[in-house]
Amino acid sequence: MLIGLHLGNGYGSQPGAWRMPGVDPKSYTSFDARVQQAQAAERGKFQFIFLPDGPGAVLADIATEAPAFNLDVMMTLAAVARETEYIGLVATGSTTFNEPFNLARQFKALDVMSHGRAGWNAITSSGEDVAANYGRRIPSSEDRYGRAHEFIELIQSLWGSWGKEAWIHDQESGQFAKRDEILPINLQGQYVGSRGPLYIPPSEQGQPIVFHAGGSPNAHDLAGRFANVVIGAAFTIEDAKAQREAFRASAVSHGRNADEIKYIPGLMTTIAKDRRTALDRRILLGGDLLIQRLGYLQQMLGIALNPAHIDEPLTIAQLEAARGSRYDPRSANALKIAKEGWSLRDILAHGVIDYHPVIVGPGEEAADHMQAWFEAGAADGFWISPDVNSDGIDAFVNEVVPILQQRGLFHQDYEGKTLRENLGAPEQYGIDPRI
Ligand SMILES: Cc1cc2nc3c(=O)[nH]c(=O)nc-3n(C[C@H](O)[C@H](O)[C@H](O)COP(=O)(O)O)c2cc1C
Repeated sequence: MLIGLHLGNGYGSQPGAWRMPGVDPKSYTSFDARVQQAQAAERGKFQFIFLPDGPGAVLADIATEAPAFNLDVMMTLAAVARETEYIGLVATGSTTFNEPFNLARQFKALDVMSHGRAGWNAITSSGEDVAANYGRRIPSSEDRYGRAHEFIELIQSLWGSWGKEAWIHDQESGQFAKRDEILPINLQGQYVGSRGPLYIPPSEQGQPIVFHAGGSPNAHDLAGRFANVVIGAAFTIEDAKAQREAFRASAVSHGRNADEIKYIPGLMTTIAKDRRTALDRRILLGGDLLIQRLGYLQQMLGIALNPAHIDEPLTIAQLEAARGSRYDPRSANALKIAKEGWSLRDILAHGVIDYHPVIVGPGEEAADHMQAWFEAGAADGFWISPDVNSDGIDAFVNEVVPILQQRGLFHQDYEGKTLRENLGAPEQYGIDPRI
């Protein structure tokens, strides 16, 4: 089983994380804090840390909320690379709002700096608020994905433009490199082009690993062609299974082995000694925001909910009338929790309106969830979003990882020092020869 850590803005996945007691409210700008968080994940043998990006932060209610993303993903990973030894370093880089030569250079430099631990999450960007940072609009899906295909092909060509054995650096003979093994690529497509070469020798893993995040048919096709890992989002085993199968089938249609692509859905965690303690932590974290979500819970359950009864369970009549919304895949879980007799506040504190499945309870519950999905063929691993990073990463490492290890589901130690070794990804240098 593969495990990644989501390092967004650094505070944690919950909007209230920056205000939690014990959290340094200024740690948004602290590279030391990011390093410590990555080191905590490395102690737990996580295969990688994952940094989403817009690029740049999308608009948040800055009066009360921290921006969702990191100051700068590449700078952060450079800092982390110097203070860690094994953990993979994966950053999101947009194929729409970058030039391939710039990204090729940055990611390969990171790969060399980290001795073969870099991964590039190649996404096309989809928000108009991101496009506005570049004075542009989001292009059509056809143009975004057309450019993405050319972009990745070109980046991999640049990565391979410095031949594997080209660097001689022989002081005696005075030969620095083999000129005929470091060649321009001279690629010009409809969207992007580059002469090259890129003057960076291979890292210990050759070149960075391509990740992708998304779930549309275009995403299946792009990832099936290029990616070794897909960062996904699914609320049910059935959905995750279907997603995983779609990516595997796409890989096969591109002449690859299905096992070369790993599907990794998200999991959010609030780990505590028991459910009540975990719920109380979520209530403290949620603050007023929790109650504001009552309106949304009404829609999910199809019944009226009265804020005056926030600390009472649903009545029998309400439960009989409740119907999970067909339009929200989270509704069935919300209804199940309501039927267990929790108060409205507690139902919300279970994270029933969050972006991924949420574990609010002891480590064993997280391990059970991960085991069930993994054994059902719904996931090759998970990317974990702790509620609050400052103690939530340690809670996962101390309370969940040992259970997974005891059950033989998660490795006891790193297989090697490169991301490729730790993901079990095949050797690759330059563009995939099967393309
Ligand atoms: C789990 C997950 C993570 C994602 N992370 C990012 C991200 O970091 N940055 C980004 O711009 N888009 C991200 N996306 C959005 C996708 O790249 C994609 O643009 C979106 O799903 C819309 O699909 P489409 O582009 O095929 O229309 C993510 C999507 C998913 C499902």
